[in-house]
Amino acid sequence: MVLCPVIGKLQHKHVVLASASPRRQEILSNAGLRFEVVPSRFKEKLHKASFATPYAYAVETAKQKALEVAGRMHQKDLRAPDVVIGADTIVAVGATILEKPVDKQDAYRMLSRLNGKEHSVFTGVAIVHCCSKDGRLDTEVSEFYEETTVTFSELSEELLWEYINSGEPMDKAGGYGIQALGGMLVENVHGDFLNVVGFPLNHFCKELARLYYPPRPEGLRRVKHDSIPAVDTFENLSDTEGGGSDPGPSAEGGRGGEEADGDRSQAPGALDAALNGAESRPPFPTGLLELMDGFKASKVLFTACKLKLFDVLKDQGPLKAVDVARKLDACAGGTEQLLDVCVALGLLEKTHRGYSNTAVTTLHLVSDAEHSLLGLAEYNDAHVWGVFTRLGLAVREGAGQARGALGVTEEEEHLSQSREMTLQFMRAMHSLSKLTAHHVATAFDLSRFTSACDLGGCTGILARELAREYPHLQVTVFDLPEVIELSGGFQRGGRQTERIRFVPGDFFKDNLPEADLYVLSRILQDWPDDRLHKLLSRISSGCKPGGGLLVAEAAAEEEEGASRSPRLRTLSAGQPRSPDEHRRLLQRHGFRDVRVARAGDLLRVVLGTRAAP
Ligand SMILES: Cc1cn([C@H]2C[C@H](O)[C@@H](COP(=O)(O)OP(=O)(O)OP(=O)(O)O)O2)c(=O)[nH]c1=O
Repeated sequence: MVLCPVIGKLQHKHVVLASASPRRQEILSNAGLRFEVVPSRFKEKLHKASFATPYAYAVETAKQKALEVAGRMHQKDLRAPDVVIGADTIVAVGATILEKPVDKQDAYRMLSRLNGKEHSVFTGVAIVHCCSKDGRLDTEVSEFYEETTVTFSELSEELLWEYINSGEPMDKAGGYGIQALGGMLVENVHGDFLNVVGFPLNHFCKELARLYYPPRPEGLRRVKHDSIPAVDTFENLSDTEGGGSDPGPSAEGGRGGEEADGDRSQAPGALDAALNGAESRPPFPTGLLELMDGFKASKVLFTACKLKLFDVLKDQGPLKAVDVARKLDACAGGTEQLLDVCVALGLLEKTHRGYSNTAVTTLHLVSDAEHSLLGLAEYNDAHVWGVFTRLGLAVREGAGQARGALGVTEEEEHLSQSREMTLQFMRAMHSLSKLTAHHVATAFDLSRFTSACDLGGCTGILARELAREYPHLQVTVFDLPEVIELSGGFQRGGRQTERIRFVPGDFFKDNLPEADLYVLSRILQDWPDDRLHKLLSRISSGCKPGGGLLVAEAAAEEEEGASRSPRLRTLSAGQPRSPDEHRRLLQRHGFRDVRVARAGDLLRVVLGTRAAP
């Protein structure tokens, strides 16, 4: 399934599920995996006492089930499938392992042991990569286990027998099926519900991510920028689960690692080559493929934002997919798919109770969150998305033509004058400024200034931060009349402080308000050179000697710690300037003692002092 990149890693492989369990088949096919079912003939007869822990037993049984199928298929066709998946679920009460009951009495014995108590359900999983070489079968085993704790209510004899007589316990570990009638026996579940049903899907996906996401070459680092959010989920998964560096099957870093075998010394990549039987084959282009899918991830994010999915989950989550669909007034199937992709992208969490927001989502994608980036998402979806569809044209016509190609079209120019578009733009700037304003305001000590004017100050976020940091500073927000008119809607509880005033005007035409310090935050880069020099010379003539000019711009990517987003912005705006270029620019307009500092991940701040003319 294209929408689920980790499962998609198995898309073009011949995958075999070595299990007769209908539950496992259902879980995996629901996750979009395509596979053949070949039930294992391995008899579950390993000597339990020889295992240090119950889960070690489950892992070994899972491995033997998968290896039996791989061996049998290879023997039959002299060809093995690419991947064989084996699993074994057991119930453990302390050190005692309960498998499937052999008869009703056995089921009664098991259920009585579980009655009114907590127990663990372990599923061991083995992912066996196979390769036929010179008629010989080579295998690499990756294995792990998942534990879920389940508590039974106090149940009467009568109820237990009624349950046993239903026939349900017989093909299930511990003698119950939590997903059906057995659910009535259960008071509490802690951990992955699907693990109890027979397959820990979440851990399986993490294991796949660990196996299939090697570090990408330097030149293909993930791109992070404002308009196409990075798909961090799978990087995170691989990072956290195993350092993200080893596509091989070592279980180190994951639970059950101590049970893993196989040659751990095998170098990353060597495994792939061996498995593919082609040492000369190039490394798998994971980074490239992720880039190709990047736009899909962005669109998923934008769509979820537009549907207000994160607001619904914030107020009412965790929710099941059907309930989310009802609240969004959307189709249940489509909603579930969207929810699952959001889980894969790290935007949501999924447990047996349903879907809920992650910490980052709660902080940044909920409408009323202090640091909500919803406005930015909305603007990127409604405007920047369309702009980037004209990238080819922009490249052909050259950067100078960017206003027509990667900039605004006539239709958009017209639209941009609309109130809705202005509001959309303001919401985006408001979102972003909330992230950056504090860094800009504190990059230098500005306490020597008594008045500041934020040119193009939009909704006044930076002004508010300046006023907060410098108790004696009077701040003017200067922006186009249509922006100032709408800015009131962004002020929570009035205009925050009496030291801030909003003045309408055009900084290319109107007199600039008087101030000791002029501020240009994320303004210069949007203008072609002639306009930029015009603006700077207007500021320079308005600025008294000793006054200051503070410029905040996107930091160039080459700088240590800088975000990569400015590099992408160059396609729709100018090239980010280096610190030296900034210095020269301010000096050219009569500012001296130009100092440069970093302001957070995104911006660089430059402060110059107006020299006497
Ligand atoms: C505890 C519990 C187990 N089970 C099932 C999952 C497994 O199918 C079964 C445990 O037996 P397993 O031996 O793990 O699996 P299986 O015999 O069904 O299939 P195969 O050996 O071919 O892989 O118990 C439930 O369906 N619900 C439950 O609540």
